Amino acid sequence: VASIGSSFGDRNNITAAKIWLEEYNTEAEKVRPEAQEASWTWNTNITDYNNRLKLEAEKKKSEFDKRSYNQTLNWDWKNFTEINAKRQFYKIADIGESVLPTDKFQQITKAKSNMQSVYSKARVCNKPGDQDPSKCYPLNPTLENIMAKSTDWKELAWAWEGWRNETGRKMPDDYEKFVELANEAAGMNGYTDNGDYWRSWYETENFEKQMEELFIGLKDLYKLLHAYARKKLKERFVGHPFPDSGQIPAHLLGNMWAQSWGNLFTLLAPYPGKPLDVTEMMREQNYTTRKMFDLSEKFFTDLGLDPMPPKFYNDSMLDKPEDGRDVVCHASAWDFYNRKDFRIKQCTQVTMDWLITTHHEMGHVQYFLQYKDQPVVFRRGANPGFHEAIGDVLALSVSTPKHLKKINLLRPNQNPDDEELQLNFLMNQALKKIAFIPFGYLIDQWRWKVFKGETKKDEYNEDWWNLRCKHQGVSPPVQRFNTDFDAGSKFHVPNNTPYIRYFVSYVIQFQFHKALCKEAGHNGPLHKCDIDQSTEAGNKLAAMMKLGSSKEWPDAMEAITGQRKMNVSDLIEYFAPLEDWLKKEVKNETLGWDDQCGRIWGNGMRTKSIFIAIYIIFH
Ligand SMILES: CC(=O)N[C@@H](CC(=O)O)C(=O)NC[C@H](CC1(C(=O)N[C@@H](Cc2ccc(O)cc2)C(=O)O)CCCC1)C(=O)O
Ligand SMILES: [Zn+2]
Repeated sequence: VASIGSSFGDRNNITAAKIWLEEYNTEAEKVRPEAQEASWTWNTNITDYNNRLKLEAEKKKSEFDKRSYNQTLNWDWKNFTEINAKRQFYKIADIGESVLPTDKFQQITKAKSNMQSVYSKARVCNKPGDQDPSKCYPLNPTLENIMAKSTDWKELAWAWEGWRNETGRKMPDDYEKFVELANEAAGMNGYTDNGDYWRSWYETENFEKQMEELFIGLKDLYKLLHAYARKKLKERFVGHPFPDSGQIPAHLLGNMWAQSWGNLFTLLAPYPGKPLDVTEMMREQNYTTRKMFDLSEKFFTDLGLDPMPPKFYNDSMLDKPEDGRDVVCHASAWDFYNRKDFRIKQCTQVTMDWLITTHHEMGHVQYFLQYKDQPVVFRRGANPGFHEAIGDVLALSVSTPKHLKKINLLRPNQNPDDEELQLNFLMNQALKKIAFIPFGYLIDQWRWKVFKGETKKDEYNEDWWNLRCKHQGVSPPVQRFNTDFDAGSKFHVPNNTPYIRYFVSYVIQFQFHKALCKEAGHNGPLHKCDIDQSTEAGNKLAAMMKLGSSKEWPDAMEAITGQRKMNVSDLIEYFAPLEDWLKKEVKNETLGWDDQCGRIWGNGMRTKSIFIAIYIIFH
């Protein structure tokens, strides 16, 4: 292959270049599936043996990437006039961490594997009230269920602190090593640091500024929901200390990271007498995991989108294995880049949340299917936020009372057009979509500063809580120290998965929803729209997905919405009826909170050893 370039000698011979691109794709469709298969094997059976195979396959892929990069140097591709070929070369040359020399590449993959293994194997023991203190519990399903259902402050604090002790606290050294090597790779690829590299995928001038403007546009809505939740939680936990600086203790919001407050629905529903208890309905109807996937797949195919390939159900891992092996339970969707193998791995539970997650993962696979005939390097989202939005857009229709009625997941005596039920539905949506906004924003605000070198290892935790206290308005329920590393307790940090993509997705999914609802001929409030069975809407979505990352994302945005910018106006329109209701509910509340968490909470950033030293001296 290398000979093609040099034999023509002409660095601008586009015909020869295209032949080389074909060769690249053929080889990439062999190398990438092998790497994915090895990664899949480890993710579905975490053993040292499988880890070695995974590292070996990643090494082989990185060598292929290095070779390919070197061959791109045979061409003056930056001056090609054919945009498609030029864009393929640009992406082939962008090899990320593979640019590192083999020994450093092994080090960074080792550091990442260590952290992923710690996170996936973590268990928490000494549960309050347990006879046997050596009994230990995993995040999925036990700790997640406690965070979702418990109203016992102590039990919630045990799960919250225990999870952070068993994950983040064990990672700072590996994380520091990862940051150092990721930055070195980014530098070798011409970026200022790894955050600069990650942001480059959006191909957007002053991307950080744009994200900040979107976030500012949503702050008032978040403050209303925060004030309402704080008011009701103070009633539920009367007598327990809420910081006078206005934050909500982070373990009370129904989720290990306070990123989604949907589990507080029974506490926060405007009309508690009109529940949306889809989980109970699913259980009463003996829903299985497979039935959840069939339901989701039917929504896609009724829009005229593609069904799952036959192999999909055989090869996927849709339930947590019961043979005791360690797996990465965190849900994920896999493209094997051979146009044949597509899988989902998740530890499904029969709940409404998991029905939504199933649509989210199926959205990824639908995107894989729609762009599978693109050149390998174009088999990605228009930008990473697009990939995160597909499943959620469909879920916006599936979640409506109207659709739930259609699929018999609304109580028979409930009328989907009942305005009080509709307000309960909007609250339920707000507890997932509005509550998420600051969290989706702050994770990469923290990481970008770490990659810039503005946050050193001994400031990791202080800077994390500065952002959590300032942007999310939550505070730690127990004292935090620099020896803690709470960012590491969130999957995406040890797993090195960028996160701003979810913030982008939560904004653009409402733009897509608005546009597809119009296409589907919907009239009336946006939150009542269900695009189910609209092949017009399906065709628009498919046309956008088929582009993959072959065009810059404003072209893809235009293909659906007719305009080229991200904006929050459709999200705000969707929640308008609830915003009015919230304003009345919190009119006697102080909206917002101090930038810093109160003195009692989170300011004790001294290392634990000083405390222990003082204790020893005075006793
Ligand atoms: C091989 C590979 O890694 N593939 C990628 C896909 C790709 O890049 O092709 C992938 O599968 N990533 C996993 C990740 C899983 C989930 C997640 O992490 N979600 C965020 C935020 C959120 C939460 C609720 C929600 O409704 C939407 C987003 C969180 O849980 O914090 C967990 C359940 C939902 C999505 C995902 O699917 O995005
Ligand atoms: Zn996703």
